[in-house]
Amino acid sequence: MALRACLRTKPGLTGLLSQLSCSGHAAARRAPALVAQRSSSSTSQKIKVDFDQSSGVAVMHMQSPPVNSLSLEFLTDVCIALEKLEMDKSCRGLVITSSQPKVFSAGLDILDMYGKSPEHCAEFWKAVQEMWLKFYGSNMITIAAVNGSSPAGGCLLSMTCDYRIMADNPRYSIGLNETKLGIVAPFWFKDTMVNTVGHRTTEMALQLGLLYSPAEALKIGLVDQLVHEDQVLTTATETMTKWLAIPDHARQLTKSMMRKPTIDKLAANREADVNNFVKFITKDSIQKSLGMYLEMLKRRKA
Ligand SMILES: CCC/C=C/C(=O)SCCNC(=O)CCNC(=O)[C@H](O)C(C)(C)COP(=O)([O-])OP(=O)([O-])OC[C@H]1O[C@@H](n2cnc3c(N)ncnc32)[C@H](O)[C@@H]1OP(=O)([O-])[O-]
Repeated sequence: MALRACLRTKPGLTGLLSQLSCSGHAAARRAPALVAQRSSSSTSQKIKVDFDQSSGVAVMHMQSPPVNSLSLEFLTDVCIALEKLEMDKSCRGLVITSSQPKVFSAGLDILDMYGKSPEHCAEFWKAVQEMWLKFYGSNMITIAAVNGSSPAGGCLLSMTCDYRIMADNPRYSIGLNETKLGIVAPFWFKDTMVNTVGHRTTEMALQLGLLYSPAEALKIGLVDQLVHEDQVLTTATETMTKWLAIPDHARQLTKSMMRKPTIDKLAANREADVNNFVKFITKDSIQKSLGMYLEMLKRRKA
């Protein structure tokens, strides 16, 4: 199969190593533009993408009030926006950030997992998988500009990126706190965290459902850099320049080499993972825990 055809059918890192075997050489070029992306700004209701053609860098602003919770609809928008950028060979880097004050993302939308039919839960979980596969397997340089709290799925989203810059504000927190809700982070959440901070730290963090302050997150390597709140986005853009200086093919293949085994593990088990999730999340005891957690969120607000 010609390299271009490989790229067209398999954008993202998942297909990158296999492109090598099918092309016979290491010219890992970006996918051709299937979707013309010549405008400098595009907006869905919940996502705004600013693309600077001169630098080849796009900034994706999450703007789903109040807390950028990752609902089925929002995840779909995020995936469509990412796919468009991935297909545009002139886009080499992506910064993801939040337009909501104080919050990067509150994680998966609990309302998509609470009191919903098994069919809805399955659709929702497929969208969560899709988001993770697309971000973790992106060919682009991805930087998370974490300008607020980022629990659970929000932390996962930031961990899919190549680099994380967080606002140095002790009121913010980041981590995989699923056990605190009485639920369990699936194996690919766990794998992503292990790949980021190591096995022992992940084991403790997951069991205790730890949410880290920015300073603690920096100490364990969950984020790479802390800056003043006002500097998160500009620092992300500056950092991007350093990453852009590396030849794409070498960086992409290296990223793929590091991430492919983790990606393949979910890609080969998607259906079983959906079934597991649905079976787990629809249990009475788990629904009860989620209901209590939602109540707690509301009480805390009052
Ligand atoms: C196997 C499954 C794996 C699961 C992975 C996950 O990600 S599980 C997810 C684990 N995620 C968490 O544990 C994070 C839970 N959230 C938080 O800790 C805080 O909201 C915050 C720190 C993100 C922001 O604090 P803040 O003071 O700026 O904001 P606030 O607290 O005042 O909330 C405003 C409104 O948003 C609502 N709402 C919030 N989050 C969610 C949500 N995920 N979903 C839906 N709704 C959510 C909240 O109820 C309130 O609604 P109301 O009363 O207006 O109708």
